Amino acid sequence: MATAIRVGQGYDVHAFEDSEPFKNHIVIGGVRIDYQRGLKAHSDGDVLLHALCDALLGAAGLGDIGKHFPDTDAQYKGIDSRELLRLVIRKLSDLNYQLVNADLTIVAQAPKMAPHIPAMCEHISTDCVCDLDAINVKATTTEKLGFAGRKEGIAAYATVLIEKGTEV
Ligand SMILES: Nc1ccn([C@@H]2O[C@H](COP(=O)(O)O)[C@@H](O)[C@H]2O)c(=O)n1
Ligand SMILES: C[C@@]1(CO)OP(=O)(O)OP(=O)(O)OC[C@H]1O
Repeated sequence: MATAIRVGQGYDVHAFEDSEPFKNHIVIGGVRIDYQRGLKAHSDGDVLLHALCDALLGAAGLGDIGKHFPDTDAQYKGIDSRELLRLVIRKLSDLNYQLVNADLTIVAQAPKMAPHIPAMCEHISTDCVCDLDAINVKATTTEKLGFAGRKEGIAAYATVLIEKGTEV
C-alpha cells in the first residue's frame, strides 16, 4: 500500500455589507457571530469555509469552489457553506482522498474570533470527517492596515494536506 500526499492552499475575501440579508451577523467556520455588519455573498458568506473548500479542491487537482458551485446558480443562493464543504469532502472521498490536517487563518480587525474558534474547529472536523486535532483555526488583525484593518471586509487563508491510499 503506497500513500500519496498532496498539499493545497486557499484564499477568500468577502466585503462587509449593511443591507438585508447581510445585516447584524456574520458566519465564520459555521458559527453565527453577532456583529453590526454582515458579509456580502451569494451564499452565507463563510469566508473561512470557502478558503478551506478551495484548498481541498486545489490539493485534489479539482479546480476551485466557483467551478463547482457557481455564484450565478440559484441553488446556492444563501446556502450554508457547511453544505458546500461536505460536498467538497464527498468529491475528495470519491477519489479516495482524506484530509490529514488543515491550518486556517482568519484575517479580521473585528469582530473577535477567539471565543468562537473551538466551535469552528468542531464544525470543520465533523464536516471533514477527521479528528478534532487535525483542524487548527487562527485569527489575526492587520494592525488596522489594509482593507481588513479598515474593517471593509474579512479574508481567510487555508492550507491543507490530503492523503490517498493506493494499491501497489
Ligand atoms: N479578529 C480577531 C483578530 C485576532 N484575534 C486574536 O487576537 C490575537 C492578537 O491578534 P493580533 O492581530 O494583534 O496578533 C490573535 O492571536 C487572536 O487570537 C481574534 O480573536 N479575533
Ligand atoms: C460560494 C459561492 C457560491 O454560492 O458564492 P459566494 O458566497 O459569493 O462566495 P465566493 O467565495 O465569492 O465564491 C464561491 C461561490 O461560487
